[in-house]
Amino acid sequence: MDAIRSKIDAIDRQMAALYEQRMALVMTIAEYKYNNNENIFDSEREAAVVEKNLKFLTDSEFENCYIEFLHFIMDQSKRVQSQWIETQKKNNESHGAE
Ligand SMILES: C=C(O[C@@H]1C=C(C(=O)O)C=C[C@H]1O)C(=O)O
Repeated sequence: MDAIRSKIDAIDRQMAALYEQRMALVMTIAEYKYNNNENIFDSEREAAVVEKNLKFLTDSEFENCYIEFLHFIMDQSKRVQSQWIETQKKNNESHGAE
């Protein structure tokens, strides 16, 4: 079991790095949306993300779980974008009042 868990650890390690990279890109998108007054939620893009990534699965056993996983990380990304944008707005308000 240890050997298998080592493999899981190695995958988790890669996923942590990828997760961080994804979130960093998501934050640059937040900045763009804030500057251009765009909505955080983009349903067409989310549908495309699910559709294109499902094609990378080699069997359908985990398809539903994977769809949930994608929605979960996209929900997280919307949450952090929203938090970041709210912080910008608050900072702007407080500077504007000076
Ligand atoms: C990151 C974005 O914002 C949201 C989050 C997405 C994601 O995490 O992939 C996709 C679409 C948006 O609902 C984006 O618009 O690309």
